[in-house]
Amino acid sequence: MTTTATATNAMDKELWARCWREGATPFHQDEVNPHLRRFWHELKLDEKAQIFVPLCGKSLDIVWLLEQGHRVLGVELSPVAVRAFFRENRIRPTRKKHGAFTRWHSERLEILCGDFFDLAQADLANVAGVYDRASLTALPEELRLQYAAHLHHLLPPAIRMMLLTTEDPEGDETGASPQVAEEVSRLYAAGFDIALSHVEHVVGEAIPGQTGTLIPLDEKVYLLRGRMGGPQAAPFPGGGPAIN
Ligand SMILES: C[S@@+](CC[C@H](N)C(=O)[O-])C[C@H]1O[C@@H](n2cnc3c(N)ncnc32)[C@H](O)[C@@H]1O
Repeated sequence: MTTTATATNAMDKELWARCWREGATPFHQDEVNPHLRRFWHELKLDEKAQIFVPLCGKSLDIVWLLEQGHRVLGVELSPVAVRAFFRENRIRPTRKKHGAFTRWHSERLEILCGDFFDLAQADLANVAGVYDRASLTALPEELRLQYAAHLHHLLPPAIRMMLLTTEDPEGDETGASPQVAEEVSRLYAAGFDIALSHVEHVVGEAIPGQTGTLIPLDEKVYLLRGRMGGPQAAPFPGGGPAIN
């Protein structure tokens, strides 16, 4: 990381730590994400596969992934979030130091509490799938490239990933099909085949948590497959994105 990116990361981490301390977490969903339920099976992952959930907060999506039979490895900066996750879901973890992280562990679940950028390849050596909701929007623009590059560096080559983003709506009055966002393509296309699986037109808060400033947004579901250096893998099923 450059010195500027390191400084940006330090400021960003302080902001997130404060959000959790002060309970300012409007991004947290009180139900399992409906796109996860609807599209996860399209990744065709083995039910015993270990799933990496970056920047996991205290997301209930972790519980749903465990219910599918998966092992789950999360990473989250805030100990307030990690503690709340285990308490609210009545799971009793053990806690141990693990390099720069505190490792919270219970049966098929482990959450590494610390900075995503401190993860090493060995930490993710057994991961077969990734579930990423809102990491890109969580990070300042200057850090997103580092985030995607580090993620790609960490993951085994044959990885499959679901990426959920919230984007400005496309001008679809022309009838043109929705596209992979330019930023998603710039960040991921070098290492992954990308399929846009679903677009949902929603009305959401311009600034999360500030009601009264509702604007149209597109929620997009991307399915990604790591390239292994050989010929491109067969595309995911379906002939293009479903649009609601
Ligand atoms: C927008 S929230 C998304 C949380 C979760 N994915 C969800 O769907 O509820 C982003 C989360 O990333 C965490 N975070 C931000 N920067 C991080 C970093 N560098 N390493 C680990 N976690 C980080 C924040 O504390 C916050 O919980």
